[in-house]
Amino acid sequence: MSSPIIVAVDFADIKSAWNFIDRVDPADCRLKIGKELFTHAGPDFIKQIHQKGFDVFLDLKFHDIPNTVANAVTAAADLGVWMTNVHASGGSRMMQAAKDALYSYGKDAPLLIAVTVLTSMESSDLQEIGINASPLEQATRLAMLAKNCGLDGVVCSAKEVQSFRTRLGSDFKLVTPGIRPVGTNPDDQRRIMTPQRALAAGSDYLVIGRPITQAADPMKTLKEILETLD
Ligand SMILES: O=c1ccn([C@@H]2O[C@H](COP(=O)(O)O)[C@@H](O)[C@H]2O)c(=O)[nH]1
Repeated sequence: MSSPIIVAVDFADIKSAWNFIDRVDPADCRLKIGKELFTHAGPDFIKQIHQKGFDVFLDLKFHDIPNTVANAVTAAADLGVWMTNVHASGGSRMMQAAKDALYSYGKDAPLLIAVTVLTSMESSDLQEIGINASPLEQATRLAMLAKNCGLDGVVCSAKEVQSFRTRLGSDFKLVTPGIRPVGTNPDDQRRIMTPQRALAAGSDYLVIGRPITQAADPMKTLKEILETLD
């Protein structure tokens, strides 16, 4: 079985990122490159990570008009990334445009997934922006929209996974950040779950950042989490 862990490589500089990446084995995890590191390091950095044998999830969460998002996911596909994403709250015309843009890549297209409700948000955060639904209700609405647009899956909280698995089927990828091993700091995350419970609930991929990258011994922590998932 390939590893379900995607490490969020969120570092403030390229040297620290390489210090981490150079010590990880591609058999143990995939790597997620987000806004912080991509803005520092750019597309060449992604190419260098590919050369080391890693699958890359380019987590730029595109959220713009359909034409712009379609062109952005095309650029991601040209980089050869394994997975990329958009915000489902950009709506179905935007998601459909992104999906259509990848058609010509055939089996080489990256997996295209949509962010539902950020795992840092709880009900009060949704109310503040005019959404009176609970995180589960709002995430369900957006996940169904993403599925109807032909996307490959969604980013959601592991708390939503059991319900989504039943509604959205076994092939729809459920990618869950907000993963916190027992006793670790939740930081800014609000809808969290342990790695073991998230996997048991039906998550396909567990996105884990600070609990690994900021640990005293990141490699040991990664291995320990993997052992608990066996
Ligand atoms: O809903 C979301 C979507 C994306 N993320 C990203 O995942 C990682 C989580 O990092 P931690 O350090 O484990 O909290 C981070 O890169 C976020 O941008 C998310 O947390 N929630």
